[in-house]
Amino acid sequence: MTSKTVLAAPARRREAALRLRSARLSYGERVLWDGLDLDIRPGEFLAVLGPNGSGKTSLMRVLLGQQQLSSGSAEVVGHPAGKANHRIGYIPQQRALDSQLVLRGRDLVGLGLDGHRWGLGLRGRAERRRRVDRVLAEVGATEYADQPVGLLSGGEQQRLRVAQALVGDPELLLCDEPLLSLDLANQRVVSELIDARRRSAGTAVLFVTHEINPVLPLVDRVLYLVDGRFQIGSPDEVMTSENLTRLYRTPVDVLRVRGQIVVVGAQNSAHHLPEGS
Ligand SMILES: Nc1ncnc2c1ncn2[C@@H]1O[C@H](COP(=O)(O)OP(=O)(O)OP(=O)(O)O)[C@@H](O)[C@H]1O
Repeated sequence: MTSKTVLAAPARRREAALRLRSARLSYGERVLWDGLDLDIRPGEFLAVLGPNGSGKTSLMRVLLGQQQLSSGSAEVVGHPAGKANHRIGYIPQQRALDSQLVLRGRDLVGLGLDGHRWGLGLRGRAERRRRVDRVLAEVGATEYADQPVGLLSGGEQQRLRVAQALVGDPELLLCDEPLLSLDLANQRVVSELIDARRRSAGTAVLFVTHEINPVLPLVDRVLYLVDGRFQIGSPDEVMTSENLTRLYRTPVDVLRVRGQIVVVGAQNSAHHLPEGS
């Protein structure tokens, strides 16, 4: 038997980027989710799917400490939710910025460093600039970084939002439908930027989306929320006719067509139809 020298892997963080235990969120009588146990490990890509109103954005608000759980616990990198927001990067939904907005691209990105300790003094300013320049290059936005953001295209603006979320070197990236209203080429650019960072830096990604196909090759696990019920697992485990029929409580067919997942019938879920229909 030959003996091989096994080189020690570089020290990696073992701590979960996010940990939910028995988490419940309800508004009055309405339970969005209950008994939710979830760990996201460093570098993992979790897609959060579900119809309108199923509690996807509320989950992000819980992690940011903007919404209290009804019961259970939520931690971000070992701290109670809300106490580690400087370790979270947040990419909001794609919305066109006001065309009158004179803020430059690099200033928008710099806002992502607010609350970080190197914000003050001459050395702090140099460090901020170095970090902003580095992330602008990473997302390919250097060229237009000094232009007013209001004049940039939707795809260019979204690259800057990604840069803003990444500039503080977050351990958890929260993405709220970041591909919405982007064309296919820009959807690809933005998802590849996110993927590159999680591979190079072990950033965990929680990605809320209505449409899994643009990110399907990147997804490790899916959290599928429907009307108070949920399931967690790999896309192959969760995205089946049987599972979605159970979650939606109405017949749903999941088809695989040319590597894409097509869900038929979910839009007619009990949640959206009047009683008895
Ligand atoms: N503070 C609140 N008080 C009462 N109800 C709320 C509150 N915040 C959200 N809701 C309700 O909870 C439900 C879930 O909202 P949430 O925004 O989390 O859903 P979502 O899955 O992100 O939906 P969408 O896909 O439409 O963005 C909605 O019906 C919403 O009206």
